[in-house]
Amino acid sequence: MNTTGFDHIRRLFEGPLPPWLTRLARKAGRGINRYGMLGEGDRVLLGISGGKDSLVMALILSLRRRWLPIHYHLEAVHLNWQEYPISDEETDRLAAYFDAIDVPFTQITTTMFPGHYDGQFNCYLCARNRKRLLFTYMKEHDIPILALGHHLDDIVETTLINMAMRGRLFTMMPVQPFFGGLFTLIRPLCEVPESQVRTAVEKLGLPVVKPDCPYKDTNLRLRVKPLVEQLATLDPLAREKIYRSLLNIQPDYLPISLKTGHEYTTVEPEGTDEGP
Ligand SMILES: Nc1ncnc2c1ncn2[C@@H]1O[C@H](COP(=O)(O)OP(=O)(O)OP(=O)(O)O)[C@@H](O)[C@H]1O
Repeated sequence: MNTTGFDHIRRLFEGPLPPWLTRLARKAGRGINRYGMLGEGDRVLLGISGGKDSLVMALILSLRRRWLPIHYHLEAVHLNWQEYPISDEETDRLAAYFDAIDVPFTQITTTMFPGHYDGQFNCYLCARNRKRLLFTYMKEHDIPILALGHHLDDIVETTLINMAMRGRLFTMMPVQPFFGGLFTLIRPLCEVPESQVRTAVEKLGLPVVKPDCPYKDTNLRLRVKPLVEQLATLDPLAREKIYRSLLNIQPDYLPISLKTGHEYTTVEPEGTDEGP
């Protein structure tokens, strides 16, 4: 493994943090604490795509162990899709990065399009397949918590898609139990705006190696992104406010919605992003 190139990352674990990174870590910490994501002795699997979000999530979760009074175990898994594999050099760089942030790293080469999907494929099925593979690893390694790199912008975009295209006030949850609580999915960057994630990647030169997704042009989240940017020109806190609106539901609506149980659509339209 080539262990050179990430000494500047290693040093983050010793000396003082630059102020922009402290701000990012604080924002992540606010979300982590608000939803009680992590506690003493927790064992957490980090889902690593090689993209910017999961690399930054891994850095922040590992860095926070420097000052938190609790201990938790982190390990990372990268599903390397046979159909769009990353190169050996890219794998080496990822492994070197994880070595620098002191998180064990495993790469699993596997298929993105399982045979039982019968040629059918979209973003929703991809996310489901990915979770199935990660849950299998977690079961084998006795790890109950899965951390994914979704950030504030992802949650806001998903909220708007579900409102505008499915008629549902519904989004990705910061903490989401699966199989009656056997596994818990957490999104530690749920309060971190994408702009801060980008800053971290650029300033630290993180080894982003995400293969080109064949569905990226049909990805609804990408198409909603400019709308969110436009809203942010009207109010710079638009993202935070859309996110907060989910915690601030008009109480009069709740009994009505519970009584009617009304839904406009119940099926996942083609190419939707993953639900909550
Ligand atoms: N190949 C993979 N192996 C393991 N985990 C993955 C993989 N692809 C995605 N994930 C996890 O699912 C999250 C959401 O994936 P998505 O494809 O929507 O990427 P994203 O939101 O652009 O994030 P990133 O920048 O980390 O790729 C990622 O942040 C990561 O935690």
